[in-house]
Amino acid sequence: MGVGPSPAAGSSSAAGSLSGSDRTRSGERCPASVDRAVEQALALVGSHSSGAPHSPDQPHSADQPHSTGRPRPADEPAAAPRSLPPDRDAGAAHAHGQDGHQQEHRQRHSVSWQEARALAIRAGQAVEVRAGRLPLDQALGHVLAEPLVALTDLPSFDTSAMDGWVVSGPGPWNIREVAEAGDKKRAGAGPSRDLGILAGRSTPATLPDGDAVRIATGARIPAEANAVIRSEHAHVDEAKGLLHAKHQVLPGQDIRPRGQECRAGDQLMPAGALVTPAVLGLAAAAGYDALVVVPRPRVDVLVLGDELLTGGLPHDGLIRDALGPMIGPWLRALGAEVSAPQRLGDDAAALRRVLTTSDADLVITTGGTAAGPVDHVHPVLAEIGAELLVDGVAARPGHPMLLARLKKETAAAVSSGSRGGARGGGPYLVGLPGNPLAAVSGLLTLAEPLLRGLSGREPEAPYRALVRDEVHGHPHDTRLVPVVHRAGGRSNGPGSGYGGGGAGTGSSAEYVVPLHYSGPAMLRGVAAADGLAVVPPGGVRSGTEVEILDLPWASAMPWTEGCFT
Ligand SMILES: Nc1nc2c(c(=O)[nH]1)N[C@H]1C(S)=C(S)[C@@H](COP(=O)(O)OP(=O)(O)OC[C@H]3O[C@@H](n4cnc5c(N)ncnc54)[C@H](O)[C@@H]3O)O[C@H]1N2
Ligand code: MOO
Repeated sequence: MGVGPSPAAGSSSAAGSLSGSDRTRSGERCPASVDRAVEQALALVGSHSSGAPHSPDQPHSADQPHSTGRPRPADEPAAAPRSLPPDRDAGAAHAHGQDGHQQEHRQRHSVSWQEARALAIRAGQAVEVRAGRLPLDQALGHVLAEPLVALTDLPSFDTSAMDGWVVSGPGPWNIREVAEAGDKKRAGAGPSRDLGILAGRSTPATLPDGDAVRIATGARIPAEANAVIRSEHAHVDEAKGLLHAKHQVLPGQDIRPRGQECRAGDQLMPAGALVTPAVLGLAAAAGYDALVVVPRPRVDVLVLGDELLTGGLPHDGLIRDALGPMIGPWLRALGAEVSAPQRLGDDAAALRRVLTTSDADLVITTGGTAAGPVDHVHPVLAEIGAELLVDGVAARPGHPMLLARLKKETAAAVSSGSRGGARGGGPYLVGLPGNPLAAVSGLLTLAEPLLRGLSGREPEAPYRALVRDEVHGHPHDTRLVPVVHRAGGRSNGPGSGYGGGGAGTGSSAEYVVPLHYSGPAMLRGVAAADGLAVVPPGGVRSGTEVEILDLPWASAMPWTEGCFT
């Protein structure tokens, strides 16, 4: 796991506050390293101020909001922050017109988090998707362009659900052997052993009343037969050649009738569904050799910054590139086809060259979105005539994130007549801020909904959960806070102070707990999280329902069940 606890940061009271037991509710032991990582990151925000160790991301980090102790009514002016950190002050000053061009961006363009999502959704949907036929073994991870309609009844014939005997009429039954002329495999089995009716083999046309024949699971049921008796429920009287049932035999028992799962023509999956391994299996069962799919959007990832190392320990002011290893796999988990990250340093010419030659559907940049001396994203976009669709979002972390559409003419693929970026238009560009958690915020706010649209999927239906603890808010911006899900009803779960909803009464409603280490430059909190809570300006009280952005792998984490729930 490599997420070892730092003894100094061992936030013991926070961990203790949650882990009355180091066992999960189901009694399963979580892997110890996971326990430690989660428990150290898992800490209350606000409600442990007395006696709790100094919060690891408070007050040093830029995104730590000021605490009003209660949500601020919309019409109440933001109180002077109690412990506004210096760089927050700086950001606020920019937004209020004391600096050069960055503050202009903030004033002219910044949109709310909700608007930013809506714009990203619309941008993704504006692109005409191109469908193509792919063989089943290449269709995984793409999106169905057409509904999956059954090409056959399933099962396509009446079939035995068990190994045993197929019988006709009331028992006891005369045991009949099945002879299959010309069947080499059957012949090889030797004359002394009757294998009966096997799956995939010929079946007697009918089964006369009073007869029983051995049958295997998946074999076709002869006409006139009315039940299958499992071998363990049958008694064979060898001497008399009779079969007896040990239990009452019900008509149709252990027979899967033709069409039980679907009839030919039934819709099995809608267009827009992701082709998962299960969908591949279903498609094969239903008669498909190939699927008509919207191909995965192709994404180029450009990592900007001269200070970034790709290996070893940080030294001399240089740091490890945390985004190169993270963004590609994250985008793949969101259904994109991603090229290896290109590390461009702080080189405006290189950035311009790549942006004008990419034939991807989406280009993601990391870093360089702000107004520092080597932050080249805005100037280069202006130079190449890109259209800024979102230029700054009232969100923390990640407020400098941006969404742009590159000019069609600038995309080499279009001029060369190939498929072209963004399916016929210029590629989209999502500019992620360089601070790692701010980049995650931009990824989930802009890239995720955009990619869904580009791959022909509907926007994800918003999902909400109760927050267990009060979460401080930013005065004006939406906060995205790493959280972990917990099932209600724990002894150390929501208590009497829990504000609303059934979860406070000890019911089993799910709730989320905000995590520490959620400063904009930190990944420790999100690494232990399974979602990001969308905290409105002003914050929320304990027990409030908030929107949750699920992390794409949350449900696939092997330790999720039992450890996080
Ligand atoms: N005068 C102002 N300065 C800044 C503001 C502001 O409002 N006014 N906003 C701050 C916020 S908030 C963010 S977020 C960052 C965004 O900056 P950039 O997108 O230009 O990113 P950089 O300056 O290139 O880097 C910021 C920070 O992140 C580190 N970084 C960059 N790339 C990586 C990487 N691949 N892996 C790990 N860490 C990375 C970089 O070294 C910096 O420490 O701007 C603030 N400034
Ligand atoms: O608040 Mo920034 O946008 O650190 O991430």
